[in-house]
Order: sequence, then C-alpha cells, then structure tokens
Amino acid sequence: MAQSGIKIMKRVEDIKKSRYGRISNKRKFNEELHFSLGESYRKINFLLNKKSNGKSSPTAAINNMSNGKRNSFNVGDMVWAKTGKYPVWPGIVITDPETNKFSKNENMVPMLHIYYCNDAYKRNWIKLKQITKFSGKEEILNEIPKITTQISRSKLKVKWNQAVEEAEYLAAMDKDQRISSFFANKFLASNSSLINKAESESSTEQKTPSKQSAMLENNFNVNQQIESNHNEQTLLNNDSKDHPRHLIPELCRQFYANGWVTGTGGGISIKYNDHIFIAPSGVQKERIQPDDLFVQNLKGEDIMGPNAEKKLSKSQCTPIFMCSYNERNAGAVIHVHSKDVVKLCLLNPENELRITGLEMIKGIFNEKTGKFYDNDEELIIPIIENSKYEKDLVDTFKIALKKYPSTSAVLVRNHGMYVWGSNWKTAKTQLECYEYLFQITIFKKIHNV
Ligand SMILES: CSCCC(=O)C(=O)COP(=O)(O)O
Ligand SMILES: [Zn+2]
Repeated sequence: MAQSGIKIMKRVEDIKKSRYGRISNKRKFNEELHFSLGESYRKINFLLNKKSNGKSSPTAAINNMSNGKRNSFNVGDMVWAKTGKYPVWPGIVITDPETNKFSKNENMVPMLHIYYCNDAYKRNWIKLKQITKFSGKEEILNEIPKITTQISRSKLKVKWNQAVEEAEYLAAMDKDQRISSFFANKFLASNSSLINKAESESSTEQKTPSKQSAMLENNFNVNQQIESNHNEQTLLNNDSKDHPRHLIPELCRQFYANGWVTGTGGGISIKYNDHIFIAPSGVQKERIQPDDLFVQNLKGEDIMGPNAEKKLSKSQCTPIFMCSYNERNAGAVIHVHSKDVVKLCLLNPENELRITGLEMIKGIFNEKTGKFYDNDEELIIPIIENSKYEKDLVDTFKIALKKYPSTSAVLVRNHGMYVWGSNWKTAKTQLECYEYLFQITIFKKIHNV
C-alpha cells in the first residue's frame, strides 16, 4: 500500500506540474493507477457578457444555435454550456445523482444536467437554450470569433484552455469510456489528498490502527461513489446483448415475425435491476432502436427517455406492465396482438380458458405453487373484456390477478394477451408455450376432438 501510494503520489506531482501533461500522460497514468488500486478503479464565464447589439455575444450566439430546438442530447454527450458570467464552457451531459435524471422541465423550461470539464467536478442544471453540441476549440472559435478576444483578456484563460483540451480528449472516446474516464479523474483528485496524507504520515510516524482504518474507510467511500456513478450509467446503457436496450428491439423483431406485434400493436417491458425499460407507443414494433426506449423506476418516475426529437411516447400498456411488476414481481412483461388469442376467445365465450392434456403445459409456471405445471394438470387462464384504452384494462386486470393467483397470463377478448415471467427468458418461453397451446386448442374446438 505504501509503495503503491508513493507511485501514485509521484504521478500526482507530475500532473500538478503540467495540466497538459495530465492529458498526454493520462493513459500511462491510468494504467498505473489501475495497477495500484486494483479492480475498483475501473468502475469507477468570459465574458464580459456584453450585449453588443446582441450580434456576437457568446450568449446570443449560443441562444441562436439552440433556440426553438427540442432536446436532442443524451447522457454522455459533450456540450458547450453558457452560464452566468462564465465563458462558454465544455461539459458532459450526465445524470444528476440526486434526482437520477439528466433532463427536466422547470416551469416549462427544458434543462440538462451538466458536469463541467476541468472545474473540480462542478455540475449544474442548465437551460437547454444555453447549451449546444460540443464541436472543438477551432470550431467554436470560428463560430463565435469574439471568444478569442474575450478569453485572451480573461483570468480564466488557462483554465478554459485546459478544459477545452480535456473535452477534446474525452470527445474522442465512446460514451461509456468517456464517463468512466471523466470520473477516474475525480477518483484521482479525491485520492491525491489521501495519498499525500498517507505518505506524510508514514514518513514521520507509525500509523495507528484507527488512522489506517479511517484512511481505508475514506478510500472505500470514494471508490463506492465512483462505482455507483459508473454502475448507474452501465445500468442505463451498455453494449451487452442481454441488456434491455438490445433485447427489446430484438424480441420485438422476433414477435413481429410470428405475427404477434403487427400493425404497431403489442408492447414489451423488461426490468433490469430497479430500472423498468419500456418500448415506445404506436410505432412499428419490429423497427424499435435501442435508444427509443423509456426507463422509469418501480414508482413510475421517469429516469430516462429517447431524444425529444424522436417525438416518442411511452407504451400505452405501461399501467398493465407496472401492475405485473408490482403485484406479481414480474421481471418482464409482453403484450401481443395474436390472432390465435382473438380466435380462441371467440370460440370460448367464458371468462376463463381451460387447457389440459398437452405436453407444452409443462412450459407454464404456476405462480401459486412456485412450480412448472405437469402435463396432466389443468391450466386455467383468465379472460377479461376489452376496453377503449389500454389503461382502462387495469381494474379488471387486477381483479383477474387476485382471482387467478396461479396464472402468468391474462387474455383480453377481441384484443390479445399479457404474459409475464420472473425474467425475460421465462416471459418469452411462456408466450411461445401459450401460443402453441392456443393453436392446438383452436384446432380441438373446431374439430371437436
Ligand atoms: C393498433 S394498436 C392499438 C393499441 C394497442 O392495443 C397496443 O397494444 C399498442 O400499444 P403501444 O405500446 O403501441 O402504446
Ligand atoms: Zn394492445
């Protein structure tokens, strides 16, 4: 620990000497920091603001660039932001740790949550009209030539140039890497004081167990903070093919191919930790993209959504999805507009459907017993009446859940079916088993066998 501490402190000293060196030596430094600190590391105003006829003040220019635009920014995007008397400053759109949101409307004014580059991790909610896409130093200076003179007169000149250099460095990365790298610097800044303290203590006196444990605890807290920021971003977006951002579009394409979500009908939602991912409404479900999804928590509070430019809204099925999560502890819920469900409900006017004697019954999970059905057991699935809007199904859906504690599906007459499971795989498998059972049951009913 003491040796790795010395190594890090030397590096911190190098960085203190040259901020530019920090940028160019960053990779090497990161590697050493990783080596020294282990796995936890990985997770881890210029203007005079003169209103010079409104023509070329940076505020006016920025306003002109963004006015009337809807939010087209997302977490991880690099931006130029203008606040108060400060020069336009580079930053990154990152979720506010207090509200878990990166965008909001305050008194009808759209705002984004920004962390500033090279500014001790200061962060703020900024009006969307004060923000524009990060381009690069040359580009912004060409776009707003007055910045050059204003910055050269400003006390913040050095700091601004370093911020821009950091931003250009970060802009070259992909979003995940960018956010990790940005917070890795925070880790470094927070730890350098601990390291300095540790080194000076080790050179003058023996560390007492209580000092050692206080340092470790402090270190642990810093690690935890970085890790939780990192984890938050990883939960919302990541490249794993099993992440809801990739699963939902893929599953929708499969369901479309089976004729279950045609003509924009149907929908899907997957729970990932405590985040509920929900498909958009009224779109061709087979064409959904990873960044078309909505994310909310179990209380129904929005966490993240697609760019406003996309003009998407959350699935109308959301109230039923939430019922399945809250009442049945589902891990995923699927809504299909399958023709076989509609046909079967026409052939079966009762309020429930009974199926027995088929092997595929074994693929259905009995939520009451906590076991899969045996093929000699009778499967009973509730049927509720359709309503004008999906949300008006909630009351009867809840009644059906109470009356049929074993069921993992509810049929909606003249409409389709909701099916859920403890995870997306079980929900999908059960959907396939139900559809199979329904086809055979239709055949049996038609042929009276
Ligand atoms: C032609 S679809 C009618 C609405 C509907 O029943 C449905 O399932 C669509 O839900 P969405 O997720 O697109 O809001
Ligand atoms: Zn529907």
